Amino acid sequence: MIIKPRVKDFICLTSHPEGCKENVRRQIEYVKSQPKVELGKRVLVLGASTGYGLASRICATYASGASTIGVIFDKPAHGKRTATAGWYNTAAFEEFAKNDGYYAKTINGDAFSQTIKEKTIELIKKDLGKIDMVVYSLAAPRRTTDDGTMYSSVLKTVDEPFTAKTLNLKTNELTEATLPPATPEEVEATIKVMGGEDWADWMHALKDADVLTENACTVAYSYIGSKITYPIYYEGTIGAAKQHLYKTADALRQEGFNAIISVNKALVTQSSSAIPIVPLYVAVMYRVMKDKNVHEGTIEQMYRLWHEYLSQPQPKVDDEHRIRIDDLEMRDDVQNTIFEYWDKVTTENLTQYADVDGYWNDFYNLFGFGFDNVDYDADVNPEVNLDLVE
Ligand SMILES: NC(=O)c1ccc[n+]([C@@H]2O[C@H](COP(=O)([O-])OP(=O)(O)OC[C@H]3O[C@@H](n4cnc5c(N)ncnc54)[C@H](O)[C@@H]3O)[C@@H](O)[C@H]2O)c1
Repeated sequence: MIIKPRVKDFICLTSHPEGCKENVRRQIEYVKSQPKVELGKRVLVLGASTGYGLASRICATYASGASTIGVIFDKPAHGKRTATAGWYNTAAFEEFAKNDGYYAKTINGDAFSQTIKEKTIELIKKDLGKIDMVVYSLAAPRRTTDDGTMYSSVLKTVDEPFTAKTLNLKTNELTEATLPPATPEEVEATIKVMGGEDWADWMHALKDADVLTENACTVAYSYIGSKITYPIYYEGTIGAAKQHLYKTADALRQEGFNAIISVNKALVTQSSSAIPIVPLYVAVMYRVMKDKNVHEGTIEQMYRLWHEYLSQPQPKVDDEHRIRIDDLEMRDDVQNTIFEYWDKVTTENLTQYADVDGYWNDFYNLFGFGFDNVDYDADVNPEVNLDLVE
């Protein structure tokens, strides 16, 4: 089958197995080229197939030589449908890791469920005994709790409607988007999905099953971002969920867990593309950070987290006990230039003030497209075997 990108709104409906493999290979090569990092040797990554979770798994394996168990929620190819990018990424990662002599096993299923928690604990007991580190990197649109209730997260403001410039991803034109405020129920549902409840459930389940080492640490990811995106992110429904995540980290620490939040930089991932206004902010931010030579991608961010923070006995944290690897994005000179460009940018001067090509390049790369050393006219088999834990 010849696989071409089929983009609909903020998602690509197809993924390319060879391109996804190339994406994973490049991330592995980057980490291999960096100094080793002394950190957890048995690592559980929840949400391990794309974005920050995939980069975390690659760092754990290739920077610290860890055995990893990944939990993902992905689909294999079916008829004319390709597999999801996360499926191909995970198959490629496992192939590289195993060829390089590392243990890597993956569970595909709903991480929010008790069944998947139990399955994971069983696998840890059987293969690794205990875990030293848990990475919580789920980004999900919905969550079904064990009593069968389904909660859907929304990307809205919490009080007033908010209007701002946005990039029409179909036409590459600037338009205005108005986001309505969420109802209290929608705020609560978003907290249920993207807040810290499930992170705490995982930590309690792992502790109760006695599969955590004494000094085990756990990290969950967050975003704060620029004043430009505050109404939709920091002060919006997703921000409310992140506040809950911070409270969860505090509560876990009070219970004796070594729990930390890392606030990461905004990047193009399948989740961030879905947030209105954010893609334009990201494109302007890419322009500014690339011009200032301080741009990083997911793998550079995660390697810095491993190398400069998590491996330190007392990692540097902010007043709210969070690691800030969004430090370069939040630098005053970077933010001030972003504000200036944000005011000036229009459809006509878009490429001057926003790195739209960089945005699209990262977007296509997420699905395995746009790599110059992959032959996209070649016939490829979309059915790629992933040796999942049953
Ligand atoms: N992308 C950004 O700009 C950005 C910036 C800072 C922080 N973050 C945070 O990083 C974390 C990860 O986000 P991302 O952007 O890497 O997302 P992503 O969409 O690339 O990855 C999400 C992962 O979660 C998995 N997943 C989703 N639902 C699942 C379920 N029910 N069960 C098991 N696995 C499931 C997916 O398979 C995937 O592996 C989130 O907490 C996000 O808020 C993202």
